[in-house]
Amino acid sequence: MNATEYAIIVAGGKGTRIKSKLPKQFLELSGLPILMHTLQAFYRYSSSIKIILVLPQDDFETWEALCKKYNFTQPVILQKGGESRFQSVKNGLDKIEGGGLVAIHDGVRPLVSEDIIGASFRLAAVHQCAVASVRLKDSIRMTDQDTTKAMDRSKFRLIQTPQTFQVDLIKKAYEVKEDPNFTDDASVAEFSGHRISLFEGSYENIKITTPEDLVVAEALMAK
Ligand SMILES: Nc1ccn([C@@H]2O[C@H](COP(=O)(O)OP(=O)(O)OP(=O)(O)O)[C@@H](O)[C@H]2O)c(=O)n1
Ligand SMILES: C[C@](O)(CO)[C@H](O)COP(=O)(O)O
Repeated sequence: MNATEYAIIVAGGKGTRIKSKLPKQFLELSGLPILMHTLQAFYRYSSSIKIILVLPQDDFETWEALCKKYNFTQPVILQKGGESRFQSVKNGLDKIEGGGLVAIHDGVRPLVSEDIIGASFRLAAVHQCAVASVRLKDSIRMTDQDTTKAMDRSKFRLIQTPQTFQVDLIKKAYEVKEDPNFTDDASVAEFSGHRISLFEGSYENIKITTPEDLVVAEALMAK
């Protein structure tokens, strides 16, 4: 029997770097809020996936209003966000009762494909964990105040989401005390001693972080 598949879509952030009044997850891209594109990608992958949507509690009403406005009826389990991404993921994990696999994904990566989501679940079923990543296209240098040093870029990867794990493994890992070095879920799992398996993500799976990302995402969606 296949494992139950969950997705935690974290959209509990404030979007300070994009400098928009409306939280960036609600900004419209190609006629639909960013977050709805993201949720649709997961439902395109599987209509039976159980989705936990993490939002700031103050934004629940805004979300309900947007669902009405855009006639968005796909079911989600709502959960309140926390002060940090770590806390938001932890709250999302609290909503999972059984075992299975969980894909943790940024609500503001709306260009994730069904293929990437599918690969993350397939690989996590084998390796317990699967993290999307891409190779560097640019050269990379390490800086140390006055000096810089060329590095071998083939040794580095840029890390994306989804980051998919066995539920029990990632729940246990998130029992740790929060640390500023935990920038993603892989770093939390690694701290608990787990080996992190990477797979090929996509250059199109961008995170909407700063204003120019909106222009790029709009262009990619129009392709
Ligand atoms: N307290 C938080 C902070 C972040 N996130 C989510 O984590 C993802 C990646 O975070 P980031 O892009 O940094 O989003 P923000 O924190 O909203 O942006 P900024 O850092 O610019 O304020 C986003 O989908 C964001 O909503 C979250 O669920 N809860
Ligand atoms: C989880 C993440 O998207 C992987 O690239 C990233 O680490 C989030 O970082 P941010 O500082 O919250 O933008």
